[in-house]
Amino acid sequence: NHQKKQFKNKYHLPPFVSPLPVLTHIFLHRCSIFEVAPILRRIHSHYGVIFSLRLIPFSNPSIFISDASLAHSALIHHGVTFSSRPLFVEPNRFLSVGGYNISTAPYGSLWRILRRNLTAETLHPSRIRLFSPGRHWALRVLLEALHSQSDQIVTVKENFKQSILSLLAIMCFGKKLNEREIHEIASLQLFLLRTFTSFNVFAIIPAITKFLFHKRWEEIICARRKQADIFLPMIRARRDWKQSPEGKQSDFEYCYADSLLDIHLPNEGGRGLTDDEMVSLCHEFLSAGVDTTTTALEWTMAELVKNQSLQSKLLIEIESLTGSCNEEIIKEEDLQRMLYLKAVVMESLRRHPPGHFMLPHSVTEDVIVDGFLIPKGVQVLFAVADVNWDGRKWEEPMEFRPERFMAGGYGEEVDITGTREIKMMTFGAGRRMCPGYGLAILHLEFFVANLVREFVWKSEVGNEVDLSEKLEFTTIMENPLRAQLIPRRKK
Ligand code: HEM
Repeated sequence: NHQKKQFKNKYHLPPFVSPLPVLTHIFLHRCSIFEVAPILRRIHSHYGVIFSLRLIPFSNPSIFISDASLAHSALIHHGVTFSSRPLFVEPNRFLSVGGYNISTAPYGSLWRILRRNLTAETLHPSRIRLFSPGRHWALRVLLEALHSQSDQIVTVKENFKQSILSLLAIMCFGKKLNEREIHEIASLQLFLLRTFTSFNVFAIIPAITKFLFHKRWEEIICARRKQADIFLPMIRARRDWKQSPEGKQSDFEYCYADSLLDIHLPNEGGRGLTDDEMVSLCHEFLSAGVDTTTTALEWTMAELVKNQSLQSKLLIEIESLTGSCNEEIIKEEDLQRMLYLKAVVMESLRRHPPGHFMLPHSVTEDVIVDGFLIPKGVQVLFAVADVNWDGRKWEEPMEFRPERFMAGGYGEEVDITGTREIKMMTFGAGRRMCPGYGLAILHLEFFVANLVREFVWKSEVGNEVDLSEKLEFTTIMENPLRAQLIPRRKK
């Protein structure tokens, strides 16, 4: 105890900043702490790359870090200490497994089981390959939808979203969903994501706020019930099919739901997951992957519309590698040789990270970073965009220049996992890093290559692409991409 006291006397918390500007913004816009990035960026430029902010008097402060070396020290050198998540509050507790899912579980055995299940069973390259027919189907549906609008100016985001949701639904439930099912899932997803990221009244004395705001609470319960009504029949169909496949049809031989049916929790007497828990994990699978990938795809295509010379350079690469082949779709194997395509996708992920902050981390014991004390239990927020745009790491960081990823060949210049050095943190770094990054990059490369080979992407005459940002769940284009699509090949 004496040693602990001495330690605390010797080291201090990072400098405190006034919560007033942040609180004012949160109350005026009814938003969450994730949606105040521009204000935090201003604070950073004033107070430096690490500071503390206490939003509620006498509560634990949150600590903000916006520097690559500090993030590396925290997430890699002190990886275990920084790998937990803050305590979970309503309504998210209600919406997840025994209170948790992969992204919200504290660092420990439940998190390990759930995360390993996802990475080893569904996101393993051999499993990702199994879904190739699903990717081709989702792409064909997207191309058909875009062809049918190619005489107009197309606002492409909804088409992208529908396609990526269809694809992740295939991976989740092993089934091609129809348009109505996709729409229903998307609108419930949107509602539940909003409750997660908007100003959260239920975080404050839930027993009282659930009563005071009972209508809103009931809406959340109702949305989850509707989601269960859609997901559970598909999960049960997988259970039946696994138990007796004879004579029954299945679009895909494996899916994420199959792996959930096989999970047993050793610390809870080896029980399997309940229906609610499986619904919650399927919801997480879809919500973690859809908006992020859709946003990244829209930003990438916007940059290619804005920078026609980059689009031509990409097309030359695509044609030189697939030139003689008249196949309808560029296959996954062909993507491996497309170094410029990879550079375009990486540069887009660097310049336009879908999330400007990682999910909140929390520390499991007192730790010193950069001479400051980070006390056990505080919430730590890492500023992704500030790191990705750091002028000390990147020349002219706000320019869109895929060539910066060409030097030395793909993968040598930048270690996307940040293990050696952090230069960008779009997917986080360390133990809690996004487990879906390989899948997300594959989807982006696959869609971008095929979309560029299929159409000339041009901006609307007299309406140049506007790269202004707006914060929703991810940082989206304030003015969604509207493009003129001219088919390159006769159908
Ligand atoms: C461009 C697309 C994506 C981006 C930019 C992205 C980004 C991120 C970030 C920044 C984190 C937080 C890391 C941290 O707190 O340290 C995260 C976590 C996570 N992501 Fe992704 N992600 C993407 C796609 C996906 C996909 C496709 C999936 C799965 C299908 C996925 C599943 C998850 C999960 C389960 C977590 C929680 C990990 C944990 O807490 O252990 N993500 N992602």
